[in-house]
Amino acid sequence: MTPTITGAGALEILDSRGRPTVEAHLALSDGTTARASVPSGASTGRHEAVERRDGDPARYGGRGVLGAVEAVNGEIAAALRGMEPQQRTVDQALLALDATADKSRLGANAMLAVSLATARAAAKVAGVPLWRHLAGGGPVSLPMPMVNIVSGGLHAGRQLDFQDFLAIPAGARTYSEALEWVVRLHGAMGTVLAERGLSTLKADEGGYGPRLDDHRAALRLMDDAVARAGLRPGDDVVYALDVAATHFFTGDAYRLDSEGRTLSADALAQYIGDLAAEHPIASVEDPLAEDDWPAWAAFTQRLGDGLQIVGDDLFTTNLARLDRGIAERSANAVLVKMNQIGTISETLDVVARAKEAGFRTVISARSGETEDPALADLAVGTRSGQIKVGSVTGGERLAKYNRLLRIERELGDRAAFAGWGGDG
Ligand SMILES: C=C(OP(=O)(O)O)C(=O)O
Ligand SMILES: [Mg+2]
Repeated sequence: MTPTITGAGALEILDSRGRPTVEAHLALSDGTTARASVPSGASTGRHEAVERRDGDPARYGGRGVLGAVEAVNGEIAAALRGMEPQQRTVDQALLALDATADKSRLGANAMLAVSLATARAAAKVAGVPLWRHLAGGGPVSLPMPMVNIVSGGLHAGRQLDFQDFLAIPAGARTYSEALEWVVRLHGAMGTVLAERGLSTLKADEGGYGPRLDDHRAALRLMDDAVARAGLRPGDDVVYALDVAATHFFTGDAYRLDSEGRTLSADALAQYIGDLAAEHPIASVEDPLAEDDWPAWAAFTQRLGDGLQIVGDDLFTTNLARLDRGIAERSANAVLVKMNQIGTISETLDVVARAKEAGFRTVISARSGETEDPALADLAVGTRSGQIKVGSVTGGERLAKYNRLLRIERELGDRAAFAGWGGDG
C-alpha cells in the first residue's frame, strides 16, 4: 500500500546571503520523512512566481518568510494530509489551494519547498535516489557545468553591467574532469588578478568581482586565466555570458554605466556579436530585456546559428512564455530555475517542452542558495545537458557539484556525460 502524507511543516532557515528562506518537511504514514529548501534570486525577472516575504522591517530587514512558513504549517499541511506523495496530484493541490496566477497567496517559496519535499519523499518510498525518481524510468546523464568566473551586475555591486562571465569546459570528457578544469581556471583567475593588483574579493556566487574598465577587460582576463591554467581557449574551454540585460534596460535603451554609454537593442546585439567574434563565447544568456520580444527574435536570427542563446528573465521557467519564445524563435535555449515557477511538475513540463522544440536546457541555481543539492538531481534526471551553479566556492554551490561527483561514482561505467551541446 502506498503511504500517505501525515504531516507537513516548515521553518525559516538562512540562504547563502544570510537571508531567510523556507525549508519544508514532510512525514508519511510509513515513517518516511523528507525535507527540502528553496533558493532566492537577486536579479529576478518580472514574470517569476512570487516569493512570499513578510515585510516586517524589525525582522531581517523585512525579508522574513514566517508567512510562507505558516502557510505550510497550516493550510498546506491540512490540504495534503491523507494524500499520496504523487507529484502531479500534490502540485495540483498546491495550485488549487493558492489559486493565484503568480503564486503570491501561499508564496512560491512555500509551494516549491513542499513540492520538492514531495519528490524526495516519493523517491525514498520507491527506494531510489532523487535523480532516478525524476528520470521516471528514462535515461540519465551528467550535465556540463557552466561556471561563473567573473561577476558583475547585481551580484557584484554593478562593477560591470554584464552579470556573469562563465567558463564551459567544453573539451572535458567526463564531469569530474570538467569540474577539475574549472576549479583550476578559477584559481588561475585569482592569481592573475592578484598579480595585476586587482581585487580578488568574491561576489554573491563566488565569482571574482574586480573593478574593470569595460567588458572587454573581463574577457581578456578570461583568456589570460585560461592560459595560466594550462588550458586552451576555444578548445578546452569556451565562454558564456549572462548579460542580464533586463537590469540595465531603461525602458527604451540599454545603459552600460561601466562603459559610460547607452545602446539601442540593435547596438547592444552588435556589441555582443563583436565580443563573440573576438573571444570563444559559445553561449549568451539574457542579451536583451525580459519583454523586448522583437529584439530577441532579431538577435537569434542574427547570431543563433553559432551561439547558444538562453532565456532566463525572458522565460522565467514559465511554459506560456517558453511557448511564445519557441513560436517566435526568440532564443534556442532556456534557463530552468525551479523557484521561478514554484512546482516540480511545472518545471519538468518546461524541460520537456524545450526538448521537444529542440531548445537546449540549462538547470540553474539562484544567487541565494541553500545546501539543498536538488538541482543536481534535476539536471541528471532530466538529462538537461547543462547546469549553472555559480562558482566553485561556498558550501551552497559545492553541495551541487559534490552531489554530481557522487552520482558520477554511483553510475560508474554507465555515467554518460553530456559534453558540450549534447545531453548524454
Ligand atoms: C542566477 C541568476 O541570478 P539570480 O538568482 O540573482 O536571479 C541569473 O540571473 O542567472
Ligand atoms: Mg540569468
